[in-house]
Amino acid sequence: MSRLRIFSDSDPAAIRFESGEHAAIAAELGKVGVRFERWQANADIQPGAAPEAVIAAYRADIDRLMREEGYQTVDVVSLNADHPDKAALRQKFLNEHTHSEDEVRFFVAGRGLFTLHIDDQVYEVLCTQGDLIGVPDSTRHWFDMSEQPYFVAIRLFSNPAGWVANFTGSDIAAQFPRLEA
Ligand SMILES: CSCCC(=O)/C(O)=C/O
Ligand SMILES: [Fe+2]
Ligand code: NI
Repeated sequence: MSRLRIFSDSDPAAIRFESGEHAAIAAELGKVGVRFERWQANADIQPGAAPEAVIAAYRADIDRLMREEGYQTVDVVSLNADHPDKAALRQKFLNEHTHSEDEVRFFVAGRGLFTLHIDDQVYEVLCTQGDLIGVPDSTRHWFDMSEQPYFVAIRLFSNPAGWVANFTGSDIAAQFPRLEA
């Protein structure tokens, strides 16, 4: 089940809002310009599937977003707990960073925890199969896949160079919950 929890950035112990209901999550995230949609994830795709097959299964939705929002390129991140570089890959996304473009991710399978730092609030978004999240450019955030990752995500980029992160140097991510295995 997807879930949103909202904290103050100075008090990780106090949950100000919590919901597992998709409409409520989308409404709350919409207030701060974050897109949260449910797509049909009908294709039976598991980590390790060929990226071309993943993209082909969601071609119509991908084309719609590219047309509407001007995204230029698409790739697929696919990981399970057998991946030999899982610890390094987890670490890559764990510290607070921004991108100069929107972060648009669709979870074809599995789950991952996006945490967004917007003004003085922290939005922890557990994304699960069928969720599309669209985070505006320059939003501070981090991502946890847990010690035992299991997900397939389609990523859309406006920058043809793909994933480029600007790390803020803050240690805030270490103060907030990680994704349990
Ligand atoms: C769920 S896709 C992998 C994470 C990612 O692309 C990113 O930018 C995290 O901040
Ligand atoms: Fe990101
Ligand atoms: Ni990022």
